[in-house]
Amino acid sequence: MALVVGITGGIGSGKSALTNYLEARGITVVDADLAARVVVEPGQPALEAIAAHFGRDILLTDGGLDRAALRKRVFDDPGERRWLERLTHPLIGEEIERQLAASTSAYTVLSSPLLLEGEQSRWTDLVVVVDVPVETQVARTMARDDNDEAQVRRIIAAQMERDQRLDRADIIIDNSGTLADLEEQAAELHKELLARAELG
Ligand SMILES: CC(C)(COP(=O)(O)OP(=O)(O)OC[C@H]1O[C@@H](n2cnc3c(N)ncnc32)[C@H](O)[C@@H]1O)[C@@H](O)C(=O)NCCC(=O)NCCS
Ligand SMILES: Nc1ncnc2c1ncn2[C@@H]1O[C@H](COP(=O)(O)OP(=O)(O)OP(=O)(O)O)[C@@H](O)[C@H]1O
Repeated sequence: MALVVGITGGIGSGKSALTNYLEARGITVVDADLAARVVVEPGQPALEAIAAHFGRDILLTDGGLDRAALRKRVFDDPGERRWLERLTHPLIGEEIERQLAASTSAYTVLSSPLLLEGEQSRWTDLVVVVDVPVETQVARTMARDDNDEAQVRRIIAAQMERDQRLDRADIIIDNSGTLADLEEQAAELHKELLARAELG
């Protein structure tokens, strides 16, 4: 397969803001969070397993997953989070592999908050980390989502520490500035990745 670039960063670091830029330039972006939604769609065995484990209250009236309710359950209880991960991560991995194999763009991006926590980096040739201070992660996530501060901090606590993640980076994108600053770095990154893809 052609060059696969992993993009990671904690919750609210700006992965989607970066990958939107690359996607708009024709690059296929495989998004682990979106793959995670596919595997629990109504009709999927994983959704049945979740309802059997957490109780049918975890479903909305239309039969879909109540994501806000499950978010609360799993980030309040690491044991329940691990149970959910053991169920879904292998399925998410299969979905990611399927999407990577279908890509025909000059290079392909795998964007995942958990790229370095598990085994997802085995699919990538290099790792780009989108980095912001934890306080910025908290502020931007709260502004975007219906999450209180304690919940956001619990999610951050379930992820790799900032320094550890930075240690694993081949390229670091500093997203502590404005969206215009990010766009400038995205343009540079795109140029660099096209050049690397060409070198094969
Ligand atoms: C708990 C769920 C239902 C909450 O859904 P919700 O729509 O509120 O959030 P969404 O899926 O968009 O995730 C938002 C962010 O939470 C963080 N996050 C999600 N799952 C995890 C996890 N297992 N560990 C650490 N952080 C996580 C990520 O930064 C992610 O970008 C959902 O996150 C889930 O199914 N998680 C388990 C699958 C998983 O690990 N996904 C991460 C990508 S592999
Ligand atoms: N440089 C920036 N300045 C101001 N706001 C920003 C900047 N970068 C991103 N944002 C905003 O911060 C929020 C989080 O960014 P984004 O959704 O791209 O993060 P993410 O890493 O994809 O998060 P998640 O892991 O939760 O999917 C979004 O509302 C986004 O528009």
